[in-house]
Amino acid sequence: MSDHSDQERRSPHEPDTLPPDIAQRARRLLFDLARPERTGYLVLVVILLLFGIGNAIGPALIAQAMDRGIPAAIDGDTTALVIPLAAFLLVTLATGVADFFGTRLTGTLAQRLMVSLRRRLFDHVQRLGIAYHERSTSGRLVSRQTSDMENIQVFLTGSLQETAIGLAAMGAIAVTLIVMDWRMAIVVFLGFIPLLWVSIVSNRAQRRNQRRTRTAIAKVIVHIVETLGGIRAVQSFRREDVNDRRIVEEDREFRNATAASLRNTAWFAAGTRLIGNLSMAAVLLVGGWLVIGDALQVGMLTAFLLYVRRFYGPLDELVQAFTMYQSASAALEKITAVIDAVPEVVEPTSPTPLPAVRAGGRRVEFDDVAFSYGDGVPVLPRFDLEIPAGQTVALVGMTGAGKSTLVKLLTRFYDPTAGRVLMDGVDLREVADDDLRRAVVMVTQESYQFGGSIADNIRIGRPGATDQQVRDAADAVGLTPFIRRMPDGFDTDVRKRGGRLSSGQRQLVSFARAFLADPDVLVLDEATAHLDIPSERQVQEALATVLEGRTAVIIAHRLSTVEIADRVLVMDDGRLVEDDTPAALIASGGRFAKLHGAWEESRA
Ligand SMILES: Nc1ncnc2c1ncn2[C@@H]1O[C@H](COP(=O)(O)OP(=O)(O)OP(=O)(O)O)[C@@H](O)[C@H]1O
Repeated sequence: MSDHSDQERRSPHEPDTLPPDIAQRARRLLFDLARPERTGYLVLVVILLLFGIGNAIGPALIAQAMDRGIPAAIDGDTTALVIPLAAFLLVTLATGVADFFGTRLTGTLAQRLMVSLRRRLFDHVQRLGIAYHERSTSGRLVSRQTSDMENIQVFLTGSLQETAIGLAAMGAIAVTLIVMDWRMAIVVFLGFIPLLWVSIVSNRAQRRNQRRTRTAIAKVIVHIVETLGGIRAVQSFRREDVNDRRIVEEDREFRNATAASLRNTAWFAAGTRLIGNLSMAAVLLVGGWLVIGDALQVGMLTAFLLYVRRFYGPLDELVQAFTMYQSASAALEKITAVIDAVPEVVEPTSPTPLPAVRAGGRRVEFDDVAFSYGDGVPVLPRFDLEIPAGQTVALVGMTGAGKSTLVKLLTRFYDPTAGRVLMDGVDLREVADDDLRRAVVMVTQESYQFGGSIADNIRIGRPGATDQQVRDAADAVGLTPFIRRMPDGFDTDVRKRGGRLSSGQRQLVSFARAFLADPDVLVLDEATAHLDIPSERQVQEALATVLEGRTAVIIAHRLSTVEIADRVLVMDDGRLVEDDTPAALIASGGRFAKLHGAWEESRA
């Protein structure tokens, strides 16, 4: 457990550094994902064994046909020739069938493994705490789910079957060689020593190369995702050329890493082929010598030559598969690091139910709370705060004062470093996630719109809501007149990021969503965008409707919002420096009064 949180703390800050035991963790993950399909894997092993045996029997039958069948046939007895030949045909046919079913089954198992891995990763990424997402770039997570996934897919569906079949054939042939003639077997296996050496050296280098390649391509993807995500800023500040130069750099690193990997593959391929051919020559030399000395028959020598071919033959494919395997395992390691990360905010195992809500929302308390982000710098020094049920509190203060941090504790995106946040007396750490999400809803600044219709976007507030309830919510916040003017009314597609909606309309959709969700506590990070006067009035009216009958904390950027609050909290450098009704604070002539004065002036 502490192991896991270590991992989460480490990975976002040093995203390219993986823990030393990552290879074992990746293997454990793979076994875990494969477990439900164990019968399939067992059948596959049997098929592969049959395939291997088929491969091993073939040359032995040929030896028999040559050494016994042909001399017997010359003497007039063809049976000794026909039987091994018929058996050879049968074995070839059976091997073909095993090959077919093996390939199909490997493909199916690989696809299922991919689907479970993808699902596990996506599910996990969604559930990882806001803390993780705030530290990790989304590009990196996109790269885990695209290019890394693809690498695993390429290996599993393309090369795994070659590898399995190749290894099965090699294993069965090795056993047969020993049984048939141990002297010749030793000659064949001698080639194994340099082969093992080449494999180990190349494996180490390739592992490094592939990790480097995965990191390099992740950087390219991060850059692309960032550029597209901030395309408006990119174009406004003419960042195109800078971005071009950066991507050229990143591509160069990717190219160098790939080139190193290719060099290694070439070296490994040439080495293994050379060893295969030398083994063939050695078998011919020793075998020929034994044949001359009458210690071996020509048929057996032919069989041995065929075995060497069949033994070293799959190596070509294994070399290819080996590179893909290295690439896939580097990708799997990166994915494992994400899947192994444990959210810092954990759901309680035996949650405390919240008491029944009274009309007017819930009481919120910050009891001796202090908070710092992972870096340990205190953002909120110890403080106490009580918000009675039904109160609307406006949080104001300079940028960086800690307003968003305070509401992140209330929504339990983070847990306080010290003290407790309570809702109707229950520590938020004791509340089940579902109860908490039902009780507290946060409307964010960006008023994020998902793909789909306007109705879909409102319904996010309460997924089971009827069309009538969705329409009522839109009515309540004054959104209906806008929707009527849209081409398909409630069914209008909001397109990417609400491209068809103005910022004011997006806020109203968010309000409708919150209205439909009907939380006990509403947290609102008000958009800073300046709205024109009619829109501002509209948003203000909608806000008043949404706030009714619940507790609310609003990060207020607009004077009009502060005016409808029951209470204003002024924050400065993480501290609550003023706390009273708007009127009292204006009268006291403190910070808020100054801020208010400046607002008034800007409106004049
Ligand atoms: N995820 C984070 N990790 C580390 N530090 C953070 C993180 N988020 C905010 N901070 C720091 O915490 C302090 C308070 O930030 P916060 O976002 O709460 O301020 P704010 O009052 O909401 O500002 P604004 O009005 O500009 O949104 C700032 O110094 C900020 O740099």
